[in-house]
Amino acid sequence: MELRGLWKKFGSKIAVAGIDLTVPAGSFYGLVGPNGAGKTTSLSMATGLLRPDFGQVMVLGQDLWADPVKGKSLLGVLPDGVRLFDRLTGEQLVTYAGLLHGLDRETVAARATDLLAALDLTADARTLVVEYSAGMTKKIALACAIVHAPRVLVLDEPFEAVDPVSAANIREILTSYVASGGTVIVSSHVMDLVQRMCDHVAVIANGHVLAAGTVDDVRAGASLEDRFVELVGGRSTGEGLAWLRTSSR
Ligand SMILES: Nc1ncnc2c1ncn2[C@@H]1O[C@H](COP(=O)(O)OP(=O)(O)OP(=O)(O)O)[C@@H](O)[C@H]1O
Repeated sequence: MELRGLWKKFGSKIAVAGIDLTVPAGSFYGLVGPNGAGKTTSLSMATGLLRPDFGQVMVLGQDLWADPVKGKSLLGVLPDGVRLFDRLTGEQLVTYAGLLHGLDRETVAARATDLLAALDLTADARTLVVEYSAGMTKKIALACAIVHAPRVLVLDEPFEAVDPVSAANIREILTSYVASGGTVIVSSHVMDLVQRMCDHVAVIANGHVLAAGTVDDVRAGASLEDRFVELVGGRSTGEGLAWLRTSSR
């Protein structure tokens, strides 16, 4: 996937200021940046959910915005702040996503069973999604994103609210997907996870790419977390919050 000169303005706020990124096929690509950096806006433009003001998105050689239906068929997307048809059960929702992508009923049923088991949701397969916890909702949305076995997966904070065992299962699913030739782009705030899981990373802040490349090149001998803080800055000591210190009462 290639993002070329992507721009997005909301009113007078420039959310994404000309981002260029090349995500090699078969890579596990992490996108990191402080709150408000422009990660979700960039990923929304990269997946056909938000039209860029300027710029181009190429998915496996296809211009996504020139032919969104074709481009989107190559993608699996876990958007931020997922809005789901939550009056369906988990099983129905995954089935619906699979049918929408043109899979036949038999294939969808088999894959839904596999996904629910892999994500530890079998016991809640017949529970309405509206009754799911935040982590369960994240997992069922992930199942919907991968049920059609897309060539490229774009996941906005897939580990947020997910318990450690499920997170390890998801990591394993994604790692073997990449090993079999799939491409994953994932945004996360957990530097340690990105360092261990991804082979490439881009650090973005204020709508700009500050550094991008292989994880080893970007972290340059330091931990990704230290490198992130060095690139992005903004550490505060909390010294200003004198009123919060109980000892000063
Ligand atoms: N719909 C919108 N209307 C107005 N401003 C927006 C909108 N969406 C995003 N922004 C602004 O664009 C900037 C980038 O937001 P974005 O959600 O892309 O950041 P992010 O890197 O995903 O942040 P976080 O890590 O907190 O999820 C922020 O300043 C945000 O306030």
